[in-house]
Amino acid sequence: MTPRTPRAGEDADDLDVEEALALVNDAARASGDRAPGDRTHGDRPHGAPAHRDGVDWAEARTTAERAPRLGGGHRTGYLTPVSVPLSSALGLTLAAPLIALTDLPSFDTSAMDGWAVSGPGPWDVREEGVLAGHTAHAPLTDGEAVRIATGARIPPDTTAVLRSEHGRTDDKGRLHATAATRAPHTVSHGQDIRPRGQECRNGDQLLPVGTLVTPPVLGMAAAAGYDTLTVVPRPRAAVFVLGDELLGEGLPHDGLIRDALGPLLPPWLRALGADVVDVRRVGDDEAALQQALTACEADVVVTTGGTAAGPVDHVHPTLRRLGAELLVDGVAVRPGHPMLLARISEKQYLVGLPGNPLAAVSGLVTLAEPLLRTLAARPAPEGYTLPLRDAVQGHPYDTRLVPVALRGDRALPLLYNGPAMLRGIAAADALAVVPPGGAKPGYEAELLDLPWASGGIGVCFT
Ligand SMILES: Nc1nc2c(c(=O)[nH]1)N[C@H]1C(S)=C(S)[C@@H](COP(=O)(O)OP(=O)(O)OC[C@H]3O[C@@H](n4cnc5c(N)ncnc54)[C@H](O)[C@@H]3O)O[C@H]1N2
Ligand code: MOO
Repeated sequence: MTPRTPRAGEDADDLDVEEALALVNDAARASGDRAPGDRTHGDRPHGAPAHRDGVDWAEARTTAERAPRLGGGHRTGYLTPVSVPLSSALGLTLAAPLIALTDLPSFDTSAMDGWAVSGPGPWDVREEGVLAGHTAHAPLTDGEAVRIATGARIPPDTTAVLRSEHGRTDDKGRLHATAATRAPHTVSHGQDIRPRGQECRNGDQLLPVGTLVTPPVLGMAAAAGYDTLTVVPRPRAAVFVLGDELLGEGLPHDGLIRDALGPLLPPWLRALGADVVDVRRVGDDEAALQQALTACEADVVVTTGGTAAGPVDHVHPTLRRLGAELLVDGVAVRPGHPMLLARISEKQYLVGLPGNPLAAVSGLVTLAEPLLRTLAARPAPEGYTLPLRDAVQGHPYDTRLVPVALRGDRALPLLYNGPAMLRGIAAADALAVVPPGGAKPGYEAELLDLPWASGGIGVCFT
């Protein structure tokens, strides 16, 4: 494709993104948000009832968020805290407050390279200087100075630090305080000394329980004397991809199609804070599913497919056989309405995602995200809204989740948003929550950010 010339205000670097967007946002704009081959939104799918089926979308999210607190094995809702080395704590949540194990700084320290001086100048300069990391030096006597480095321990009886650019030694080796203009420079008492305990005292609370461990938190913890941190561990997740029609590689053939969810779900779950411990294909075989579930030790099992009422839809009967408690069984959201959430045991949940790929994404953000957030004691993302650039057709009774690209202060609904399609979401920054009945241009839609949209998978801290 020939790159087009950037428009005013458009960065040439943005071109690839803009072209990717054009691919999912071009034709038929005038005819609404229907993409070629997509079902008309608002039309009833075959067999779907003419009323809302399933709980309200917001209520389903709340149920998933609260499930571990109400009736799970964890009174707090989150998993049992563990102690991990600092190098393993990034992205986890503090389960104990960070209490300073030392004063910071832990000794009086020089804030600048220069001289530690005692009393008014000029000063006699000691031969041997003081570097950071060295042990205690002999006290200074009045009228004495010693070369000192930033971060070095201040010798006793130092009254100030004179910066190197503010001092000059004469031909007799005596140190004078002078400004850049060579005019005398005043040295005030305590200048450029960081006194012990300036930032905190041993025992001060530095950060509360519930703080997300970010890179600066790791640095703070190390500075304050920690080698390990008490954190809520990542929930362990297993992914069971159901369906005999799925291929792991190559081109679709003979009615078989590529498994899109095996590659999509594990990194997305990791971005949501899970530790993905198992990803496996389980055929359309009820006994195999039951066996896999019984043997699984993950905190959350995510299944794909088999949620509807087809001849090989095994998730419901298997859950019944296991005596699981269905917490959410169908949600009034499109796509993805057959999604479900079950408690298999006190400490194990199952999120049943529909097999249609965008419907599975819908189940992931509706049920898996809030459940994992509570288990990991992660803070809820700040909600926000943006006006939609274009109208979006609504479902008569259900909420719709529609992939959008964020452009300036508006959200641009993307085409190819049918339940079986990934083309729209693959170019999206967020999902817009469209209420039953649809939305007009300018409607302030609630947006669910995709976990990597703010800076890339690698910076999701997970
Ligand atoms: N009689 C009804 N039929 C259906 C209803 C309904 O209400 N009544 N709902 C439809 C909706 S909506 C959805 S969504 C699907 C959900 O079906 P299942 O969760 O049972 O999923 P499957 O039947 O196994 O698969 C549906 C579809 O998705 C494809 N698929 C499955 N897994 C994958 C994968 N890993 N990668 C790519 N594609 C996958 C599968 O081949 C099917 O085409 O039910 C509707 N039916
Ligand atoms: O529309 Mo279904 O809800 O394809 O997921």
